[in-house]
Amino acid sequence: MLLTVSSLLDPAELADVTSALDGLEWKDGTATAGRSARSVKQNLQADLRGRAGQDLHEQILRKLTGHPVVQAAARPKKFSRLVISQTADGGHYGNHTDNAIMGKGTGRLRTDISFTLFLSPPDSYEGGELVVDLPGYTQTLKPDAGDLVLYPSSSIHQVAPVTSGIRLACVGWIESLVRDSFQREILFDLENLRAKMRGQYPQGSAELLTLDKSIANLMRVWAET
Ligand SMILES: O=C(O)CCC(=O)C(=O)O
Ligand SMILES: [Fe+2]
Repeated sequence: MLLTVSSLLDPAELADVTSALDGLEWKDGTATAGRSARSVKQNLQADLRGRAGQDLHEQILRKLTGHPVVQAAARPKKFSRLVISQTADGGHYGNHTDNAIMGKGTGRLRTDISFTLFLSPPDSYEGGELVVDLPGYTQTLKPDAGDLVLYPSSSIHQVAPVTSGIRLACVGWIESLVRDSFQREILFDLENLRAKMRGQYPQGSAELLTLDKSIANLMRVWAET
């Protein structure tokens, strides 16, 4: 499933994040690429190890984990460390696949869902589209600043060359409680149905209770905790 979550960050939060980025150091992005991705990756990444970087990391992660659509669509079990990238001057990230396993120790995770939080207004840079190959079609994405795109980590994808301006983005990966994307989609549909029904049926109605029961029981069958 490919999904855009509009305005994960509102304009004030976005301004906060971009001004925090001004104070950080940037390093060559090839250091964090897997073996085959290294030859096609050309960007800079913010060093998030200092106090300000850690605070920023925490702030964005809180927005991600607290968002009901992210929860319903991804059913996250673990989030990777976030990466904040800056791409300019023809920089790009050519076609690649993300590593299946990332992180170390308790931070180790299987990548089921990849995400990009776009931090630059789309008219402030040329190129820089996220291009995702999905079975049977290719999706090209360049949403508003503050929007989040979730897409399958199993896909081949790329960031097109940025031919003018600067593209800032925050990217990361999710291990889902529900490994199978088809099962996740069923749960997402039911969750959306539940949200709609809450507006139409009284709390405690047999209809809502049955749906609650079905969602909970599907999680019991499908979730790996
Ligand atoms: O910047 C993006 O939109 C995606 C970056 C990417 O594919 C990656 O870091 O693996
Ligand atoms: Fe990637």
